Amino acid sequence: MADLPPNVYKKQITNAGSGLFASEAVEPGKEVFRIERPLVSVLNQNHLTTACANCFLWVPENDEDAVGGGNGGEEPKKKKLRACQGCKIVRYCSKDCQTQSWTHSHRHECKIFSKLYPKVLPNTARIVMQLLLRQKANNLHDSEWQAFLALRSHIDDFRSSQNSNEGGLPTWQTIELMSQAASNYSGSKRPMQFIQTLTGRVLVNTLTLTTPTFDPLGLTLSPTASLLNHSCTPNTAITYSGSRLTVRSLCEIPPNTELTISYIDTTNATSIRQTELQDRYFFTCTCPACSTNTTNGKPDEKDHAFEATLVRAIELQNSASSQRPDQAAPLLKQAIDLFAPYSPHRQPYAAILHTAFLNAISRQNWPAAFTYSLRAYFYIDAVHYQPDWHPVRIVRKWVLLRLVVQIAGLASESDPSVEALQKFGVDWQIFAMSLLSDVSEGIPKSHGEDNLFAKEVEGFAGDTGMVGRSVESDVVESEMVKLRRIAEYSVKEVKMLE
Ligand SMILES: C[S@@+](CC[C@H](N)C(=O)[O-])C[C@H]1O[C@@H](n2cnc3c(N)ncnc32)[C@H](O)[C@@H]1O
Repeated sequence: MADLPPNVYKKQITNAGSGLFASEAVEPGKEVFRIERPLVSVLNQNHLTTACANCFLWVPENDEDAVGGGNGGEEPKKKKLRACQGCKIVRYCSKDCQTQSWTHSHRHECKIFSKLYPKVLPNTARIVMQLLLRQKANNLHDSEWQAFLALRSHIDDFRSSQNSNEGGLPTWQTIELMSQAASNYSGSKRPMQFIQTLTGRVLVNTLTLTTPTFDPLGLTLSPTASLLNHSCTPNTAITYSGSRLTVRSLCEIPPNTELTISYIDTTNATSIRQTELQDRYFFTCTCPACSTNTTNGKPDEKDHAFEATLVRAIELQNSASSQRPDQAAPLLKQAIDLFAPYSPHRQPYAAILHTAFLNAISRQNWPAAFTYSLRAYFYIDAVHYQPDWHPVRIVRKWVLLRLVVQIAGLASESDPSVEALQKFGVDWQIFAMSLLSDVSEGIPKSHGEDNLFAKEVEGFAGDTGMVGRSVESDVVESEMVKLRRIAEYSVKEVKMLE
């Protein structure tokens, strides 16, 4: 077995295979364990040119891609990535990263990537191929390999699955194609059946590799973290800092409690969550939320009028996705307006709002971006991301803070692009300081003080001169009244902001 961290143990659970349990009590917002370098991590194809293939420092190609704030620590624009001269596929931010990656895995793949250039294998095939090559070359700890082989592959479920690969669901054909590619390019003599079980295991057990601020970068596989089973009300969450994966508690965890994470977007209603878990992971979730048909503490409501609204909104969102940003904006706004009679925490409102926010950022329409972002801040995040230092909530406050700073700068120059917001009389400095204080106070629990994101926030506070400045709560409250007015700005009037 891979050596487990000292404060957790593995145990069999009826109908769920193995799981990880806390051997001692864990307080809220504490690190449960960390994996410095998971067994395999690969970048998505679109990030092979924008992130270091060793430390995963992200160097966004343009500012809109960096709304999540990048990596923390390093100023992304100052770093340059250099392509490996052998394969020209992977890139590195430093010589050290290149050397580490070479020793860890790249020496086995470089020639293969080079032969394929400029084509790149899908990331699942790249993971399986890397495992086969490293195993053959004795460059895998046997304990990690055995721990990986002990995980569920759901190979029979894949074989009999009715999934169609529309929407990116893995199918039996996916297993066959990925396994064939991994086998051919690695030159492995292992039987195809064995390689197919490896592929099934990779599909069921990989986690999304992200920046510290949750921008997806690729896939990661750690046989220890993969032991964490799912709950729609999880007691832990995973964050990354470079290649390091950390599992932190979201609440008080008594000793001998199973540790859980969420595999899916838990803001969706129970029926959607259940379908996704069944289709991707082949199990029926019986967590407290699923058993009571609730979504983050709110009962799932069923009504025909909402269903019709939902269908229309998805249609609008789909047609927006094939348009230029300026043409997509009114369609997205129309979709958002359809939900005016309903509680804002019900999906797909939050998802469409986020798409409209990204669209507004890409058009540099700061008033629209700010309005959408504020609505999420007041009416959505507090429902879906509890406690108030939940890592996703902290990152979203950070994104809002960066937007506020941008608006404050433009407002100080009386820039016409923010004129529509100025009439609300918000003191941008006060809102920025209040957000910064929430983010700075939340990070030790949400991400941990040694996460690169914590360093980025610290640097930002220093650069903007906001270090250690606090604001009286009644002053913040009076700003909140104005801000709520912007967030609640009547649907018709928002036209003006668009
Ligand atoms: C990442 S693995 C977790 C480790 C797994 N239990 C094992 O023993 O290999 C994911 C698989 O674990 C099982 N699983 C995870 N969460 C579950 C849950 N809440 N209820 C039932 N099965 C679950 C499913 O079979 C799922 O495909």
